[in-house]
Amino acid sequence: MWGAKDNPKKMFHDYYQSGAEGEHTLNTTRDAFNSIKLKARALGDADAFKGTETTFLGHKIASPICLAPTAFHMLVNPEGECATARAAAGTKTLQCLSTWSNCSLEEVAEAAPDNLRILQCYFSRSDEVNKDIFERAEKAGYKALAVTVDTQILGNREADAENKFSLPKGIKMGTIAKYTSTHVTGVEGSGLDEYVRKYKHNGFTWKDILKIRQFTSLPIILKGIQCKEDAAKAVEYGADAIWVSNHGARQLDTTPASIEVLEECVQGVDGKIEVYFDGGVRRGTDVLKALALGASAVFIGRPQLWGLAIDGQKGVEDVLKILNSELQRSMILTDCQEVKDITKERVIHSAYCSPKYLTAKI
Ligand SMILES: Cc1cc2nc3c(=O)[nH]c(=O)nc-3n(C[C@H](O)[C@H](O)[C@H](O)COP(=O)(O)O)c2cc1C
Ligand SMILES: CCCCCCC(=O)C(=O)O
Repeated sequence: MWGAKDNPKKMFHDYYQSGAEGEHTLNTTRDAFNSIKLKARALGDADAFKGTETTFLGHKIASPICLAPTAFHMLVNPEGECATARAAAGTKTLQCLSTWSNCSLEEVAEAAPDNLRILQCYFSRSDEVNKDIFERAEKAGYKALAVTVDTQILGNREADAENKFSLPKGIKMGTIAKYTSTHVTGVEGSGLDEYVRKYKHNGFTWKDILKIRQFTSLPIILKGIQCKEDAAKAVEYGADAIWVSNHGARQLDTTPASIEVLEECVQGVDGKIEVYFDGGVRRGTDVLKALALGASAVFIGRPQLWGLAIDGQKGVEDVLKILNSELQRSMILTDCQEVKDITKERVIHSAYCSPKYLTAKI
């Protein structure tokens, strides 16, 4: 059979696209967004529209649509995460860099020195390595750490196992290259499992969040919160923000779509810290729905990778521009002149749109 071994593009595509196991969560995410309806408002003043500018932990960004951390951008573009960084700078939005990036965090900072950037963190078993990464991030101008909390162990991505995913020779893990290697010895399964075994601290738990506080003065965001209990716990453990995410449906299959748990997570933090969101955002209307349900910024994962694969920096810029122009149009048609006007009243949940409700005598 013609497989990934003979066709690296298939291996890269599958790595980017796949979800965990039966991909039930991945496949139901679009339906979850579409079941939330927007409330159109008549005769809002389109000439009075002010724009999409907003803030992220107090920093100004031109749009609430930001770039999520996605590993290994050099699989589809030789400039890797540096190209993505320039695209974020070109559209004045925020880039969250993966610790598993191919370009190092310093190279990325140099590629777009003035842009707002934060660093996603997977923890090494060595405190010395973790401290070193935090120091490097701070020195290179990263403004916060997004600690991923949904990946205690790697999700079961069957396509990667079948393809025996590994990084091609010559492509390094830029940010963590000095602490680990990308050499894969195993003949079975996905090389990602081996990268994780060599580097990642799977025993990293809530108490370690308190420990990170002692290592860095950067704000700490917990990425991968999916229920109100954990949202409340994040506040209790001193997080500066939470990021509602199911890791692009790549971890535990059959969980709800992230948009379905956003409201309960917002309730869990009780207005004490900011809430960010990702998972299946493909249209400006999705952004508007997430903001209306309580997120203050929204991140895109795969769409940036498709843009990068098609046209490098310009491709990512195009994706961001298209989404932002769709967001603007939906804001105007729901009578929102600026981001702070995007409130819960802009959406109607599907439960209220059901035929039973519509025909009920009130
Ligand atoms: C190819 C790929 C690589 C990813 N790598 C990381 C990563 O290194 N760290 C992390 O916290 N999340 C990672 N994620 C998850 C994204 O940050 C984000 O949560 C998810 O992709 C959002 O869903 P979307 O792709 O539907 O927009 C990755 C996702 C994809 C698709
Ligand atoms: C520690 C797990 C490494 C996962 C590699 C990057 C990633 O998050 C992904 O979803 O793929």
